[in-house]
Amino acid sequence: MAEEAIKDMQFHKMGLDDRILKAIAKVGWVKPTLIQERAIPLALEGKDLIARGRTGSGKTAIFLIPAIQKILNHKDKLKEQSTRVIILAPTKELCRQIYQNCIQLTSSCSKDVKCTNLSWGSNLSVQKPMLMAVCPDIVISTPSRILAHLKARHLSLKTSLDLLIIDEADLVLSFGFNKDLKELGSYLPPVYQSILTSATLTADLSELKSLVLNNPSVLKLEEPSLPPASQLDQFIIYAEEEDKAVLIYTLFKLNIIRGKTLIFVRNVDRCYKLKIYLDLFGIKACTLNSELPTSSRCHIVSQFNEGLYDIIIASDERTVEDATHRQDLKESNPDKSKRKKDKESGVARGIDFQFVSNVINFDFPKSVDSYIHRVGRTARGNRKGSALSFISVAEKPLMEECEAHLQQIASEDEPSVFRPFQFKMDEVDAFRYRVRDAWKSVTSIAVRETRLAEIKAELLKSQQLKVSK
Ligand SMILES: Nc1ncnc2c1ncn2[C@@H]1O[C@H](COP(=O)(O)OP(=O)(O)OP(=O)(O)O)[C@@H](O)[C@H]1O
Repeated sequence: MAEEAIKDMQFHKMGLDDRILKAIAKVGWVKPTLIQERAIPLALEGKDLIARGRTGSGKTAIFLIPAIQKILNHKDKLKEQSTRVIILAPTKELCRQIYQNCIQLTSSCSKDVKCTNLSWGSNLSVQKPMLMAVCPDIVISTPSRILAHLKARHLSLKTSLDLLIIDEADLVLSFGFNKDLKELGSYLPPVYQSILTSATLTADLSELKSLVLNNPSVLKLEEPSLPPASQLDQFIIYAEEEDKAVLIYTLFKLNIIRGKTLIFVRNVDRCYKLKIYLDLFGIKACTLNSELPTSSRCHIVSQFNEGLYDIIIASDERTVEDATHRQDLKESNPDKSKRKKDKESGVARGIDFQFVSNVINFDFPKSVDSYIHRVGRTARGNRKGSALSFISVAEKPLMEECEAHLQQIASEDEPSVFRPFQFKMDEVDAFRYRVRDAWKSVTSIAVRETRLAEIKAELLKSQQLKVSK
């Protein structure tokens, strides 16, 4: 297709079913994003696709719209109801979000396109009757969950599968899901279309290709992984542990940080330490981490999106680099490795936290990809946002590595990626003595107690929810 024709590609020129166009209008999308312009026509042609586009650029629609169109195309011709599309995602939160998007985009054809999310709930036998009786057209799941259903013969894809989609594909592989994927291969037909997406697909895609794709079109938009400086401000400020505590307090106290804010810390203990600390000053925040039950995590994201909370303190431990560091963690602190964490939880990846004005890296992430995914929670779609990273001496090399990487892929008219955060240190110093002791007063015992109490309460809530269902 000519470049010019692609540039002007509007949703209504893509040959989409009227019911899809109606749903797109209902969601309020006036025109496709760049990656949607490029990828949807290719996917509609039936091409295998590896699509990399920046965070928040609307990648979910590049597979959902073609999937729904594909089902509608064949609906009248096929006699039997069957599962034609599988969407795999690494975390339950992401599966739920994709499901919600799918429900929106099928709102005008929900009788013809049935969709289910298997990642939710723990019991296979509860989902079995639905899978066998309804045979949903689209099944969304984590790899391990769908594999369990396939093994138990609750679902058969051998003759029906048309389209396999893997969202956040690099993560799906890096988490050791690739074993599940390989096994999954034996339950799939020999030929089907596949679409893989992520904001951080690296150059080496050979493993991905060999697993699920036949000669794919690789669509890597020549745009940086994060939005441009006109949309996203990225600041850094040097701060050691105690300074970080004073800074965060000052930022909120002086209303320098306004609007919805995600604060990232490096582990679950730090989530609770910061929460208790901010609580001492009446700054209310909620925590989000892999120890909380799925229902609580999803509830927190929904409540945040509905505006009930303004601040979330999140630890995104289950990111690519942490998977490789897990062995080190085990060895350095065997006790911590025993804590029950959900291997299918995720905060920074793909979750569409709505209207986030600021991302604060209280602790700097351990990899460039992790930085991109964390910061990508703000400035989504066409909205603006800012990211502020606190950098200790120990974290400086990571920041420099990150800056060098972002610099390489930034556009030429944006020479520097990180700008120093202009802050009058005497304002901070005025607070220093007031809050320094507060940070120290949050002992590890207090952190552990709060952590246990909160997790216990959330588990109880989720069990009561199950019983009342
Ligand atoms: N064409 C469009 N016009 C306006 N907004 C859109 C459009 N397409 C998607 N969006 C909105 O942009 C936001 C981000 O979309 P989405 O979650 O699909 O991004 P993503 O590229 O998958 O992000 P990530 O890389 O973080 O997973 C969502 O709120 C979505 O509703």
